[in-house]
Amino acid sequence: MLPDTLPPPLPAPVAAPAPAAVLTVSHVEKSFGDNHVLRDFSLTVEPGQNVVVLGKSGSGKSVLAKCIIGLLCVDAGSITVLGQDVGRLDHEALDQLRARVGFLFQSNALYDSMTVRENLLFPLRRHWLADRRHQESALVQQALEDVGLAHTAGMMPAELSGGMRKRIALARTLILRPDIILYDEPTTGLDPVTAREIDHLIRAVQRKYGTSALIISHDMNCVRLTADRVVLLVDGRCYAEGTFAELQHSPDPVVHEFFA
Ligand SMILES: Nc1ncnc2c1ncn2[C@@H]1O[C@H](COP(=O)(O)OP(=O)(O)OP(=O)(O)O)[C@@H](O)[C@H]1O
Repeated sequence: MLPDTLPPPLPAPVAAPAPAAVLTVSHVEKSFGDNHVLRDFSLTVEPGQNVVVLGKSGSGKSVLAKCIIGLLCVDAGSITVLGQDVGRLDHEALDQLRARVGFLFQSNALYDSMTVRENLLFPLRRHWLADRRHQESALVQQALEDVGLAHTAGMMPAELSGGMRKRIALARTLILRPDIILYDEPTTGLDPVTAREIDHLIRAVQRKYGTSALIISHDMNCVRLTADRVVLLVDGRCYAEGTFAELQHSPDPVVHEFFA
């Protein structure tokens, strides 16, 4: 028999809050005179996700990357990195934020007069991670092992191949344990075999550290191998987005042109 008074209903299950996006680009505009490079451009990178921005030469990919790290100011819209509005940060706050954002330049930007070890120590010392100073050697070794070049600590950049330099540049980025990495054309200038090695390394870093990434590329193999999501930058806008497979099979001729 049912009791006269029913027990109070159970509270509705509380949905876990969605993890905050690591990077949000929201309705960004950026022009140089009459050259409207970014027009109402938006994208989001979720935690642990690799997003590739695919666009033709001159479409504004590098301008976007520079806006994200605060090297260029947007004309309108906003960019939030790790919860902070880049446009509102003073110089010091921006510097602190950049320590959490790895940036892999196309040029690798290694210091030719320093050994590999010194190159890797440079960002650690620059950002004064005092609590990590006693771990310096271990951190250098770990970063080099992560990129498969444990034996190169004492070498000079001039002694390294293009692919090795790219790996060392990535190791130098990893040593600060960034929450997000921006890769600017990570495979440009590399032979196909080395380029694929770098693609696999990008995935390995994502798996090992759960790092998010924004990858700028027009190397379709790189896009296919590294992207969880692809954003197509056309005429300054996010023209289309989806997985590689979704965009590859898109009937839209503008999208199709990239995959032909
Ligand atoms: N500092 C600047 N001053 C003026 N114009 C600029 C500046 N930086 C970029 N531009 C212009 O912005 C546009 C986009 O350049 P951007 O370098 O972002 O292209 P991209 O997509 O990265 O090209 P690529 O794939 O060839 O590297 C170009 O027309 C470029 O001339």
